[in-house]
Amino acid sequence: MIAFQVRKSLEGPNGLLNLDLNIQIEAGDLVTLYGASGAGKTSALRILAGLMKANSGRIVVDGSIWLDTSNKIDMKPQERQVGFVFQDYALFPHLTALQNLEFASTDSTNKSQIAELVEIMELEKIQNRKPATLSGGQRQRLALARSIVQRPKILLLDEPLAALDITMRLKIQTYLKKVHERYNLTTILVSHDIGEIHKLSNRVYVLEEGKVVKQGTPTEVFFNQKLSGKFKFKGNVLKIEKEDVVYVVTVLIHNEMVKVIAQESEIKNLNVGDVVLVASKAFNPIIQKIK
Ligand SMILES: Nc1ncnc2c1ncn2[C@@H]1O[C@H](COP(=O)(O)OP(=O)(O)OP(=O)(O)O)[C@@H](O)[C@H]1O
Repeated sequence: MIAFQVRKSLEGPNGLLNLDLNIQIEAGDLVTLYGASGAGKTSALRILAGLMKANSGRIVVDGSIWLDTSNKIDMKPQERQVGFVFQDYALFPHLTALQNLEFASTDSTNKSQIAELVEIMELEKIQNRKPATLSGGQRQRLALARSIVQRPKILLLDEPLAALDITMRLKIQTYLKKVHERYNLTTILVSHDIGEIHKLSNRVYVLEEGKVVKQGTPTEVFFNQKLSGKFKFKGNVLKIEKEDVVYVVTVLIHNEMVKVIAQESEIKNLNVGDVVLVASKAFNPIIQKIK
């Protein structure tokens, strides 16, 4: 179990931002931090990994104290068993993709796991290349593979799949879920993708201005949300396709085709030809039938 109670003053988008979190995460959970840009999600992960100092707080992981500011305990980042994938990947530039994985692996028995990850993340063709020569998506997949090879206690994923196309994203989500279960990881994901959150996580914390304003299962948090947002367009449904556990609805808005990820509950009464409202909720387009 992770007991995470921290305070940190940050420079928020609108002045001082007081990050103030008190979260308990059960071992084996896969939880998501969700919220607008600048809400403090990345900072929370960085404090947990020991890469950012909290002003005050206490972090206890499986009974071991990682941080206790009142007793001046602050475990070094390298001693915290954390695997992380941040937006900047942090790969070793002088090592090839394969060497990056080998370097991160904890023991020699990991050879078959490396081979498995290379195959699943589709890194075969680029395994002998260095990070600078890879595309953003390839670097992201490599960074994700590397974090898993480290066999961490806690896996921290800061929008790890954001740069990938939908097919690769769905494939890696499935694999991530499998890896999370197989290695009994506790995973904290930052994601704006509601489909991804539904698929992967069992609990969601919604952050606003550094504080948790809502928490629950993905269904509790995202169901029955009132439509609000920066854009709202009417369109016609052209196609509804099943992609793994979510649906992709193609909507014609004026002369543009827009693809919207939807849950089974959202497409239940939806048919090709229906007029729908496509609106933004946080960063995600969502869809609602009008007639
Ligand atoms: N070391 C720091 N000191 C002070 N303020 C910081 C520091 N690092 C980040 N911030 C600020 O804290 C705020 C929260 O940043 P953070 O990256 O945690 O947000 P986020 O919710 O992850 O956003 P995004 O979704 O855009 O990644 C931002 O306004 C950022 O500029």
